[in-house]
Amino acid sequence: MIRYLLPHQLASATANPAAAEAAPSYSNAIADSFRKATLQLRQAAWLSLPISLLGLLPSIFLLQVYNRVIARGGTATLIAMVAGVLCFLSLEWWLRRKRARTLREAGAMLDRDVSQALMNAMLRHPLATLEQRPSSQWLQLFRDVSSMRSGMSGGLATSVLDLPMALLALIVIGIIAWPVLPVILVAMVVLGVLAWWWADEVRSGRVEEVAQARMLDRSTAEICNARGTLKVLGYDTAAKQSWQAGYDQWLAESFRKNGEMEDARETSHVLLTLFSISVITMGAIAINAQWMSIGSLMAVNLLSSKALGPIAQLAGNWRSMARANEATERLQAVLEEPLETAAQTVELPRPRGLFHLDQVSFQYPSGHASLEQVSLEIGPGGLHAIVGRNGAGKSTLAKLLAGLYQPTQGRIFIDEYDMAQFPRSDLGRWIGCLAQQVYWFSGPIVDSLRMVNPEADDNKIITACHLSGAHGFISRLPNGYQTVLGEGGTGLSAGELRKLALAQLFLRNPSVLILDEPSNDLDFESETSLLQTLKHISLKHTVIVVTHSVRVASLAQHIYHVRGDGSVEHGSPKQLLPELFGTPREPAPSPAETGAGTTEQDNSQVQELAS
Ligand SMILES: Nc1ncnc2c1ncn2[C@@H]1O[C@H](COP(=O)(O)OP(=O)(O)OP(=O)(O)O)[C@@H](O)[C@H]1O
Repeated sequence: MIRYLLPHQLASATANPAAAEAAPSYSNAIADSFRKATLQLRQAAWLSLPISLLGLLPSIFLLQVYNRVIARGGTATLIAMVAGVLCFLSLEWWLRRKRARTLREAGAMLDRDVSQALMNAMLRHPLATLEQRPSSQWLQLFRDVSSMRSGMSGGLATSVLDLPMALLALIVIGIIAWPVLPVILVAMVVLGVLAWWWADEVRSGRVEEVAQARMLDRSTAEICNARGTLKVLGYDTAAKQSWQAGYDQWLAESFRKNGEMEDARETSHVLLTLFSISVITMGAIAINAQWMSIGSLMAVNLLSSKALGPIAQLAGNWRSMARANEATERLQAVLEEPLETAAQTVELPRPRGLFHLDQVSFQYPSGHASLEQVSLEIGPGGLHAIVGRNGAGKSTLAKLLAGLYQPTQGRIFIDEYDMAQFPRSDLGRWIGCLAQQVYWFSGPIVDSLRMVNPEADDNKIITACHLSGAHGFISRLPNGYQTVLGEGGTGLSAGELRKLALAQLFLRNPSVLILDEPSNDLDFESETSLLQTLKHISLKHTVIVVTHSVRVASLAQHIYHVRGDGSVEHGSPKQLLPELFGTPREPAPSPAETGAGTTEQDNSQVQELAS
């Protein structure tokens, strides 16, 4: 964080030149935000000057009370001085509030800009890298923004801005009580050296307690996510033990660090008293030698706290500086990570749905190679099934076709366009996906459905739900489409959630539908109905289904067998199904399954949705 507070020339000299060269769009977000906040920071610094001057007032008042009021019995002077001091105190109060508000504004601006950049960057990260970082880590990054903000607008900023007051107090001490100046200077050096010695976290660039807390957060989040599973398994000992070990480590570190901080605080407290006694002792000697007055000694006592206070406070605020600094570095590193392709000025027009894979290889960031040199054509139109054993790479292929993963080698075309040139948000308008795991946002059902197509009227929503088979159970709910679901769709069964997710997919009316095991969790009747719908949709759209079901696969016109050795075998169901499923080909599907028996109503619903 410190480098962003330096003057621009210095800051740009210390910035990472390699990162600046790569310059993805959010990598400058923090620097830009600090630049925007410079105006407020400058204003706060300017306000600190009169505040520092006014801070000297009580000691000057004390000096005058001793020299003019007590010595000469001037009551009228006292009244005038009290009135004057009250006026200046009101002014100081106003200035302090204004400075605090200015710092708060700077902090809020920084928070808003960096949080927005982080959210945008997260949503623009490629899926493959998103999958590497669990949600608890993203949550911690959003918390880092708050640490950065409090470093900018909290006690740390105020104690830095109060440093000029220490200088002014020194000057005044030099004028009114020079014999005690060496004592104050020694005190400042001692406190400064101790403060730096205690600032080990700033020097090492790592707050160990924060690092432990982050690990603990991660394991707590994982156990919270798996709470249902742990209950089902009835075996939570291992999870509890690993959490307890992390917790103990964090507690030990926190206990140690808090002990160090308490030592620092208590030592500072005792040292301040010791310096005060030294000032009085030195002052008494100077008064006896008639080098200064009693009034000067009283005033210097107050002034010494103004001179030493900001340095002592700075020592207490090292941690928040170290935290803010570390948080900023972490955020900067994430904001510099490569993002998916930026939106094009020319959008992808509605494709016919012809995929062409040219020598495509894909390797996960972990190094696992899933596909190697695969060349294929899929579509346009028709029902296509991707089959293969567990872990063979079916979902990986589906994600590549959806533009969710980028090939590590080779190219994928949709119609004549290389998909690499379009961001997922652009591809997503035409390539709809149903993931293996369905996540449903909390809130009324109808709102979540409309989220994917804000223009969809009630009629379209109901039609999509009819097609997915969701309309039946939604209309039986007491609040129908207005039923409020909990986080992740709590309140509905897995099959019902899948039907809702299918309705969302149909609502977008994409030209390509990629469904990863769509019939999972569906009963026989619902599966039959879904197959009819898909078969019908595939007359005009490209429908690609990842499946383990021989029933689904036997309906497809093309089978793509992901072998698990990096290759993909293409053939008709007649050629591949007996070999793959170890059975003679299923009897010819019933008219209902082929869609030949699709009712007029179903046909018109598909047409209606497409219109
Ligand atoms: N995010 C990831 N990082 C690293 N490896 C991964 C990741 N996701 C999947 N894999 C690995 O890639 C391989 C293919 O995974 P994929 O999900 O495509 O399999 P699948 O054929 O769909 O399996 P299933 O039938 O069990 O769903 C697996 O060996 C898996 O371990």
